[in-house]
Formats: sequence, C-alpha cells, structure tokens
Amino acid sequence: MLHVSTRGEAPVLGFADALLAGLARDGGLYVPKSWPSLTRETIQGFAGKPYTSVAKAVLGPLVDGEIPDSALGAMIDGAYATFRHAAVCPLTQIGDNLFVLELFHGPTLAFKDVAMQLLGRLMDHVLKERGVRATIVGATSGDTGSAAVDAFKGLDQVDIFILYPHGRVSDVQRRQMTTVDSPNVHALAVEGTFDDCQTMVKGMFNHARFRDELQLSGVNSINWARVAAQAVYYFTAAVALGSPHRPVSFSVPTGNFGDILAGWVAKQMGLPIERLMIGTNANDILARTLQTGSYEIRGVQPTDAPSMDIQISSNFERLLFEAYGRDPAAVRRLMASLVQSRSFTLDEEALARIRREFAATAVSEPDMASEMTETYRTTGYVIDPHTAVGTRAGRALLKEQPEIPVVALSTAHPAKFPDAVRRATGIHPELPPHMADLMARSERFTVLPNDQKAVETFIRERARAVRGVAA
Ligand SMILES: Cc1ncc(COP(=O)(O)O)c(C=O)c1O
Ligand SMILES: N[C@@H](CCOP(=O)(O)O)C(=O)O
Repeated sequence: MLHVSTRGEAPVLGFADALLAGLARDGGLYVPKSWPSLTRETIQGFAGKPYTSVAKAVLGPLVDGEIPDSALGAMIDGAYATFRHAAVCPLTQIGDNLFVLELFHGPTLAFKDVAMQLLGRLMDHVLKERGVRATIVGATSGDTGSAAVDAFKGLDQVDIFILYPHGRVSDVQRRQMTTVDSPNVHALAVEGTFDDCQTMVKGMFNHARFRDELQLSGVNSINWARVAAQAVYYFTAAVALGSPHRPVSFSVPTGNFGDILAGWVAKQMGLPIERLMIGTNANDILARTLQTGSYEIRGVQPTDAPSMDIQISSNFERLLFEAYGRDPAAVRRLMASLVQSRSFTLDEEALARIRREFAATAVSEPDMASEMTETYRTTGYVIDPHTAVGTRAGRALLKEQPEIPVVALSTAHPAKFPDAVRRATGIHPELPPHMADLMARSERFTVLPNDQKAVETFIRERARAVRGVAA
C-alpha cells in the first residue's frame, strides 16, 4: 500500500516509511493511496472474536505485507496484553440506545494507549530492522505525551521529546510524563498553548536540516499509523451492536480530529456507520466550521477537558483532502490561507460532503459538568469531562435518530481529571493500583520558551549528550 501526502508534493511512501516520516516533507499528512475494503462477511465474522483478531484483520490490509503478518500479529498481541480489561475496549450501556466505548484501560488511562502501544512496537521493529535511531518529537495537551512516554520509555532506538503547555495539563497527566525515570525520555514544558507546541513540532519537521540531522519521527496523529490503529475499535463496537446488519452512529469528543477520522476510515473500509458526531468543548472551531463553512482560529479557552483545548485541528486536513476529491492543490490553498489569515472558507460542495457524514455540536463548560452529574445520578456511572462531551453530543444525535444506537467514545479514565469529576459528582475517582504512588514520585522536566529555535537547540544538545556524541 502506497501513501500520498495531502499536499501532493512529498515522496509517495510505503507503510513503514510513512510510519517513520510522521509529517510529510511538504507539510502535508500521509494517507493510503486507496482505501482497502473489508467484505460484509468479514465484518460479520468479527462477532465474538477477541479484540486482537479484529485488529489483525483490519490492520493487515493497511500494512499490506510490509511487516510480515506473524511479526505484526505478535506486536498486536503484545500491545493489547498491556490493557487491564480482557475485552481491551469494552462497551457499556448508559441509556436507551446510548453506549459508552471505554478506551481507557491501557497503561496511561486514555484512548491514546490503544494506538501508542502498537506504534511503539512498530517503530522499534522497523528501526531495529534498519539499524537506525530516531528522535521522536511530539506535542501534547496531556494524553498523547503520557501514552507516548509509556510506549517508548527505555527503547534503545529512540530518544523521545514531548512538548506540553506549561501549567495547562492536569497534575496526573503531567506526572505521567515527568516521573518516568528513563534516560531516553524528555518532558519539555513550553510557555504557550498546545497549539503553540503543535506548531513548533510541525515547524521542526518542516526544518529539513534539523529533521535530517536528528532523524525526526512523530507520534502525534499526524502519523498515519496512529489513525489506522484507532480504526479497529469502531469495528469491535459496531459489531457488538449488530453491525453490519444494523447501522450504528458514533459520538466522539474531538480536538485534533484523529479519533473521529479513524471512524471515517473504518467507514471507508466498509463499516456501515450512520453518522459521526463531532463533540467539542468550548473550543468549538470544528462545530463552527460545520455550521458556517468557515474555519476561523480564535484564542484557546482553558476548560475542564484540557486535552481538547485545541484550535488547530491537524487531522481535519485529511478530511479536507477527501472532501475536495483528493485534490492536493485545493488543500495547499486552504492551508496557505490558514497561515496567512488564520482562517479559510470551504466551498459549498466540500462542505456538503462533510455534512453528509458528520454532525457537530459544542458542549459548554456548564453542560459538560451537568452531563457528568446527571450521568452519575441516573446510572451511577462516573465519566470524565472529555467523555461527557461525547455522551452529551451523543444525546443530541439520539434526539434526531432515536432508533439508531449511538456509541460515545470514552477517551479518558475519570481519575485523570479528579478535580472536575469530584466537583460534578462528589466522587473522588481513584487511580488504579499501578499508579497509586504517582503523586509521590519525583518529577524531571525542563521549562522552555515558546520559541522553536530554543527548543531545537535544547533537543539537539540533549540528544547528542544521550548518544555520547560531542556537540
Ligand atoms: C481525553 C481526550 N479526549 C479527546 C481527545 C480528542 O481526540 P482527537 O485529538 O483525536 O480529536 C483527546 C486528545 O486528543 C484526549 O486526550
Ligand atoms: N489531545 C491530544 C492532543 C494531541 O493529539 P494527537 O492525537 O494528534 O496526538 C493530547 O492529549 O495530547
């Protein structure tokens, strides 16, 4: 399977090269040249199968033999053996036709583990095979960073540098990144927002000399393999509810658009998904875009769902590429406008295509809190603020189509955001035993200015020191 860039000016790559490349050299994002499709019979056959079997069947055609099936299968088995639930991503019912897909049973208690545990193994495999090292840079609003640190800590072939917005992640999220005692892990607290961190990471990929000198690789959802791995749980959830015979909708708390795009990918591969609901917090750029056709960046508002405090939604570019009939020139135009005027306007046809498959709703801070309160009061089920965005948006979808089951993605364990959960429910969610002493562990991080040059200098010096190379 070959992969093309959404901007059409980067080399076409196979799966393993796209995995290591992260961002394409023209600033675009890699996507498969065509979508493989699974037959109805194959999808039907997923019923009752373990998560790992479905993962092998879904990811096999995407990896397309570039990594032998036996090695890929072993990596999938290893990745999901780290999860604390036998079903890996279990489904729970919380209302009439409303289900919650629990994606937080991995090592760092967020949905990012589902892809990251596999990504770590895939990258390690490819780097070892090629006998090369890589420097991973990633931007996080809290969860990608902690999942990446867990997945990559101690690996011989990589140094990992995670940029997070100083003071804008929860204590649990920060400590998951800063208390890991491994020389290849570096937590960088940047004096800026998540968007600043993400722009800097993309800037480093677009700085060709730096990129080549350090062999940069990425773990954000700009990396196609992240999105691919997340497509699997759409299949397991839908099939558990009767797919492919019965349509199912999904409601997804959304920031960088990676998770919901994975649902769209599952649909391209043959899964009959009725609607994909984009749920945003008060940072509602995607909800406004679907309403008005105009993507306009405004200032980021801190919320109780900090992982979704995002304005520049990276993976929306992959959807734009499809909505414009895979025309890279159109994507280049939109992205240039975004850089110049912090906005772009979709043409009517592209907007109509997006609206045919997606709906969107913004959930305010008070609504997010009352969703946590009411869900707990009526069902005894405790959800975190991000999940509350998903369930609240899911209820809106059910009002339109009550007969079609809605699966709301639960993207984080409530113990990652204990303050907001306690305020809304009166419950203090406990960390699982493997993290019980997290708050007592000592931290190691470096505060850096919101300045790409300063961050590059730090990364270069630290990577050389770790590798024992003279500066
Ligand atoms: C807990 C949580 N929920 C939802 C999201 C949004 O996911 P995405 O960025 O893939 O849209 C994130 C961050 O990405 C997250 O960490
Ligand atoms: N919410 C994310 C932001 C980065 O998203 P990614 O999916 O592109 O890695 C986080 O928790 O870091």
